[in-house]
Amino acid sequence: MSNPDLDLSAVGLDLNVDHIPDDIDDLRKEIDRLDAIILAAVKRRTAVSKKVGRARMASGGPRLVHSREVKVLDRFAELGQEGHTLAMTLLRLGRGPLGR
Ligand SMILES: O=C(O)C(=O)C[C@]1(C(=O)O)C=C[C@@H](O)C=C1
Repeated sequence: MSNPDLDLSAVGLDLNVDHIPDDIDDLRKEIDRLDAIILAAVKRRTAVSKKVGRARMASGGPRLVHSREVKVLDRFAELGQEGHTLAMTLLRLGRGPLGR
């Protein structure tokens, strides 16, 4: 399920790719563009997640919050087992070295 409050129309993430020509170079260019967006988003998510963790621990809270992690896993559930693996990877990146 996607987030209805999030307007991604300017970013070009339409699921319909019919308008992209069946040209391998064009298609690979779009993959390269998407990978750059995904990498930037993952890096920013990691930075924010680490910051939340630091703020929570500084106020005496736990290092991990199970209920929040379940929400993240649920968000990616539509992608099946690979979605679970992806969500776990995101959570691990946010936990940093202490979580390994
Ligand atoms: O939401 C939080 O409280 C976070 O610390 C962020 C986050 C996450 O990366 O989504 C990271 C660790 C917690 O166990 C739960 C979730």
